[in-house]
Amino acid sequence: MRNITVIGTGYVGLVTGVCLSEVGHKVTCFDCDKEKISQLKLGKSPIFEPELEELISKNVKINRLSFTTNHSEAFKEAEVIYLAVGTPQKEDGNANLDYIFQAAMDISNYAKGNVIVVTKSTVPVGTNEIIKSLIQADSKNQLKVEVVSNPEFLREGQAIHDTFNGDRIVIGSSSNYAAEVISKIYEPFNIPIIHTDIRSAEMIKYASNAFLATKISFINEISSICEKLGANIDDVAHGMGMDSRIGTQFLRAGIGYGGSCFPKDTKALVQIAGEVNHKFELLEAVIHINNKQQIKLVTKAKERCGSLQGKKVAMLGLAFKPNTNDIREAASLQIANHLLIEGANVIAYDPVAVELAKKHFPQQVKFTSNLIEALHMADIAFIVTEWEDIVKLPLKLYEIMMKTPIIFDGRNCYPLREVNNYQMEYHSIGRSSILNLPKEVAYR
Ligand SMILES: NC(=O)C1=CN([C@@H]2O[C@H](COP(=O)(O)OP(=O)(O)OC[C@H]3O[C@@H](n4cnc5c(N)ncnc54)[C@H](O)[C@@H]3O)[C@@H](O)[C@H]2O)C=CC1
Ligand SMILES: O=C(O)[C@H]1O[C@H](OP(=O)(O)OP(=O)(O)OC[C@H]2O[C@@H](n3ccc(=O)[nH]c3=O)[C@H](O)[C@@H]2O)[C@H](O)[C@@H](O)[C@@H]1O
Repeated sequence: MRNITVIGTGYVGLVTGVCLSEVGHKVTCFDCDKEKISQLKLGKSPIFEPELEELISKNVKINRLSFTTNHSEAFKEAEVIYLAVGTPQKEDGNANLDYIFQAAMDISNYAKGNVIVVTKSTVPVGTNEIIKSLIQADSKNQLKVEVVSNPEFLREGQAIHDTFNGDRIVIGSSSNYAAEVISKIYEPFNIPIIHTDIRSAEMIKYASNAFLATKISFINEISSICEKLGANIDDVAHGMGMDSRIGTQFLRAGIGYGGSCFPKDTKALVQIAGEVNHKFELLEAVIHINNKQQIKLVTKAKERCGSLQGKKVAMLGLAFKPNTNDIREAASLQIANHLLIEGANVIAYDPVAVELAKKHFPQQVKFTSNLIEALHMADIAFIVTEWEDIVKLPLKLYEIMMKTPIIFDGRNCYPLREVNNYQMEYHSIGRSSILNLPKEVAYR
């Protein structure tokens, strides 16, 4: 059992802290956001994540997990300190390391004795070395510090599951002692551990996210070609994925990748490469393709309808993927902005992300947590997030509720043979359109 402090209670910090306490370590989660910490003290999670609140309550009750905004309390007994603060994108595409450096200064000022600092945040290659020298240079307490790069691979919406069932744990360190301590901490997870030098561990994270993003942009390009040639992307992806060298995952064509990581990490890797005079042309193309793909539904709707002026568009889904309320870099924001430019009236539905979205979307967008209300008398429906209630919505309801059931499905939620039984017009990604609207309701 180790005394562990986690800095940052976003997705990564909170899930890491909770899971480490669940396997028996004593964990203090520290955040400078007072509101977040007071919510957490009441057992309320600031993020929507299955199983998380139950695990928080359980481990707080047995005194293995606590939350604080107080520096002295956070660091006084820490043997191992996890850094899990945000590394958002700067305007030029580089990762913003201000939070990392602030946290390093806090460690330097408040930690005592010997500590191992484990970086979970995604940081450019070389950053852990800077963290170490920053902490040591400023320490008043003659701290002896070792650093470990331990990148995080969890997915939002299944973060607890991923933490206990990851494919690998990467431990990058130049200290055998530190690497051993951290390996021991992870022993109860029973996940394969790989040991590398620090720089390789930092690169594994960026390369993994960039590769997954590349798979998505690749399949999206194939889907555009399928549409023109009359092939079906679902069958094509299935047939490709059965080759174990290719693999079935991340071959779902759609409206591109969003979220707090792929967009920022791909741009950061282009910058990292640029700094050593390597133009990462492949990744630049991946990013460019994704930008086009995010507004693909608007492009299709304009091609189909001409003007969208004054049309009621029901946008189904705001979150960047199901099972999360995260709207960071979600395609929904791009889509809403473009629809407003075209003069459409937008009503957006999401089961959990509406409150957050209200703070970030243009004022003209109307919101509802009621799917049927969104569809009522709509001229067009856009399917943006494949939430279960959307996937399971009886297709008949589009027919009944909409003024003209014209659907642009960005997530291929419905099998074409099923859609074919209804009087609707249905355009999806990488598949033939179904044009079953009766003449009298056909959109002009
Ligand atoms: N969100 C995800 O699914 C994943 C994120 N990552 C990486 O993990 C890192 C964290 O990501 P998120 O958890 O999404 O971040 P986030 O931005 O949601 O949360 C970061 C938290 O750190 C706190 N914070 C910032 N500076 C602080 C300081 N000096 N002292 C104490 N608290 C401080 C903030 O108040 C905030 O609560 C990023 O580098 C990200 O790229 C990696 C894998 C998955
Ligand atoms: O670094 C990170 O933050 C994390 O980024 C992603 O996780 P996450 O962003 O939570 O979500 P994913 O499930 O990977 O989906 C990302 C985006 O890609 C899209 N996607 C995913 C898969 C696919 O086949 N097609 C597709 O369009 C999703 O709709 C979503 O918008 C990675 O999967 C995690 O391994 C990584 O830890």
